[in-house]
Amino acid sequence: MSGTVLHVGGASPYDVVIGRGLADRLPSLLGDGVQRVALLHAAELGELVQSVLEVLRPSYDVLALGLPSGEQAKSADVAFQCWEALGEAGFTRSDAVVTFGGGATTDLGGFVAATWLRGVKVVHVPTTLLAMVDAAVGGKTGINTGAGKNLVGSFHEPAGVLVDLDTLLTLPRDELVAGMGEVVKCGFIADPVILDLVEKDPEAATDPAGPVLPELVERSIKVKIDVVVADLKETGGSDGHPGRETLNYGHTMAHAIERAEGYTMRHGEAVAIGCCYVAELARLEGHLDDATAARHARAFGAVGLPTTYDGTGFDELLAAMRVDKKARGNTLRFVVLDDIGKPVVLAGPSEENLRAAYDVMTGAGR
Ligand SMILES: NC(=O)c1ccc[n+]([C@@H]2O[C@H](COP(=O)([O-])OP(=O)(O)OC[C@H]3O[C@@H](n4cnc5c(N)ncnc54)[C@H](O)[C@@H]3O)[C@@H](O)[C@H]2O)c1
Ligand SMILES: O=C(O)C(=O)C[C@@H](O)[C@H](O)[C@H](O)COP(=O)(O)O
Ligand SMILES: [Zn+2]
Repeated sequence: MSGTVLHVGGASPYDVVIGRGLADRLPSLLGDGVQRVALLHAAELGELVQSVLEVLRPSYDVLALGLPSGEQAKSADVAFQCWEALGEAGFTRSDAVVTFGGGATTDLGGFVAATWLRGVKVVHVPTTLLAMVDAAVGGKTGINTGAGKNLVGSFHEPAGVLVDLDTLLTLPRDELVAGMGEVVKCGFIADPVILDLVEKDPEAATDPAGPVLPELVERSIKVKIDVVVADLKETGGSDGHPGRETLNYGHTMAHAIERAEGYTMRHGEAVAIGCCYVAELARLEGHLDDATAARHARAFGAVGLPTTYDGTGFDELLAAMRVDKKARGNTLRFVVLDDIGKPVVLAGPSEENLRAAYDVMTGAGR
């Protein structure tokens, strides 16, 4: 059988299958007993979706639902429309959802699967780099509310994940680069080989037809699997390790920026900026050495990701960071690094340092 299989252990184990031209593997990931499949796909992927429909239609009654583009899919309205469609089609607990698209599609589709009849089977088929290395694995699902990003959601693990690297061949370059935001994040939190590969040859690292990107995808998924297996529901690690919150590295500021930008900035771009921000904060708070903090802008910048941002005032971003899920009451909590691969929680940093790191982020501070 073609493809690499990474196993995700735990109470609801599943496989992540990685390779090229894998659509025909979908039925085996769906497993036995499924009669109806709701295919929730990014509407704009009309042609790519055909290959999945061709595999599904001979074996299942398929309800194909096209979702709005990108972040617009992650709303209560869209979830409601999906629930209504499942109801009309008589979806039962033995039926299943398949998602096909980027992280916005897998987040919304995962949420619909988690909530329909209090939870039905879902298989994710991620078609962006970001969704392959991050959103489709680990069971976090979510939609946005007026107050912020991913504030409503659940943990609902997929029955399988199908990473068909061929789908990256049609992905616009900016979207591929955005996905590198989460890849480089994985380098800093756990796997320095990722950083070496990206810095050595950024062109090769972002070539969807070459051999380096598949290695980066596999390494990043392994980082994610290791973290979620140890702490699926983000209750915390042992011995002071942040547990699943580690994967939130850079996200406190990233989500604040995304909200301030009305979700028009790509998530992976915001993550790159957010990681540079929190590296500077960690340096100011005495956690991270100068060289490793400076390496952040080099590594993210190497593949063309933004590393600075001056579009929103400090007070607005600080207010948005206060509704981050890692916050506890009035105390802001960040994941910072003591070194590459050594994440710790920083609780209640001084406002002086929060602001000084903001000044560096805007380009005004150094
Ligand atoms: N649940 C998690 O653990 C998790 C992890 C990381 C990110 N996320 C979420 O993922 C979302 C970002 O995901 P994203 O970066 O994939 O963005 P996205 O889902 O918005 O997709 C980006 C764009 O690419 C298009 N597209 C997708 N695949 C394509 C292909 N193969 N060819 C051509 N176009 C294609 C989409 O239709 C969309 O317009 C955010 O909402 C973020 O919060 C969730
Ligand atoms: O899987 C996780 O856990 C992550 O934190 C991965 C992040 O890259 C992802 O963006 C996630 O959706 C953010 O989580 P949130 O809990 O802050 O919404
Ligand atoms: Zn993310």
